[in-house]
Amino acid sequence: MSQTYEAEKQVAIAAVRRACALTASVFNKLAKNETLLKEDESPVTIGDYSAQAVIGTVLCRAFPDDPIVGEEDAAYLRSERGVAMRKRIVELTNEAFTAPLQLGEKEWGLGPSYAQSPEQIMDIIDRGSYSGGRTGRFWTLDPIDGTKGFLRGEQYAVCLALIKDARVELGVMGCPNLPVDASSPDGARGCLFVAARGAGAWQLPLTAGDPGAPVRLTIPTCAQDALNLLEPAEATHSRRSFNERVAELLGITRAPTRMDSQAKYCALARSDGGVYLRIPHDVRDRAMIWDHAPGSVLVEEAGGIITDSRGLPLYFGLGRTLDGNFGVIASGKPVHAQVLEGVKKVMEEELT
Ligand SMILES: Nc1ncnc2c1ncn2[C@@H]1O[C@H](COP(=O)(O)O)[C@@H](OP(=O)(O)O)[C@H]1O
Ligand SMILES: [Mg+2]
Ligand SMILES: [Mg+2]
Ligand SMILES: [Mg+2]
Repeated sequence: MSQTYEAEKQVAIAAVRRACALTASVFNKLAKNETLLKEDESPVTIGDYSAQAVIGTVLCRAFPDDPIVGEEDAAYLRSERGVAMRKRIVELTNEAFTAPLQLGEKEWGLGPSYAQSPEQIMDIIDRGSYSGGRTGRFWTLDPIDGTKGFLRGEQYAVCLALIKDARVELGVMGCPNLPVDASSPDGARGCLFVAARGAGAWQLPLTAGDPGAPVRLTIPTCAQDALNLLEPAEATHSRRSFNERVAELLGITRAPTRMDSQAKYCALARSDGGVYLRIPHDVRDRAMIWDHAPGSVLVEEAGGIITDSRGLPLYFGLGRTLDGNFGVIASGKPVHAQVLEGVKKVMEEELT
């Protein structure tokens, strides 16, 4: 019998919910000097660092032996220039544990009186430095996926996944700015998505205790009409002209939905869009495991298929990157073969 990972699921949900409360409140008071550009010119904020510390703390208490492949590291914060940001991150991380305890947290010794020193918090952030690999069990964490969307007040996702022997077993994503119901875009916002291998894909309220029963998500297995493409909000993150040509070949007339982060996988799982198609600009644009691990299990558990642009399954056992893959095609089953064919055709056209 396959393992159900029930304890891991509850811990991951509690950790992601707590980190989402933090990022949502940080957004309203974020100062200019609380964001910096990393070496690759991508932004990182006190929200990213604090969310990594909060989730790292919860995981470390509940599963002390589990390594973490996390996006952020504390090198800048440990430097002289990072002093002000470090101070703020320490405050935010410790404050995050003054909120009422969630399921199971008391047993792990977390609570209002729980506070860590700056050094402990830097060490927790750096627990994310694990190299990953083909065997064993580890978590992968993207504390804010879609930092650019977060900074614009648009979509972002707090993303956590459990990987065992290169297979994603569990994925939890919190999307504080995502409408609960896509047909009411101005209605309530904030959703949690949870998928455990063999146990389905689910949407839950983002805040524990909020009304609303879990909803099971399934991508229709019949051919869907009026499909549209989901693609990154940032033009530099994928090739829009490539997507346009694929849409043309498939007869897709609806405009694409552009959205930051793995919220695209969540939208696909609940059929807010038909196909997530991501073709990088360059083979050197590396995809990281934390950018796709929880989204991939969510799509598969909702009955969809996810491959790269050549039709290969995403392989999470090569370390921190998805270097064995190029791009992403995720959709419902009947559509996937058509999209893959379209993608191959456009690639051939580009060579001639
Ligand atoms: N110039 C670039 N080209 C391609 N991907 C990029 C990029 N800059 C950042 N990314 C990746 O795209 C992710 C956001 O996903 P999306 O493009 O679907 O919104 C980023 O995650 P972070 O925001 O966690 O850094 C980052 O890993
Ligand atoms: Mg980033
Ligand atoms: Mg990311
Ligand atoms: Mg990130």
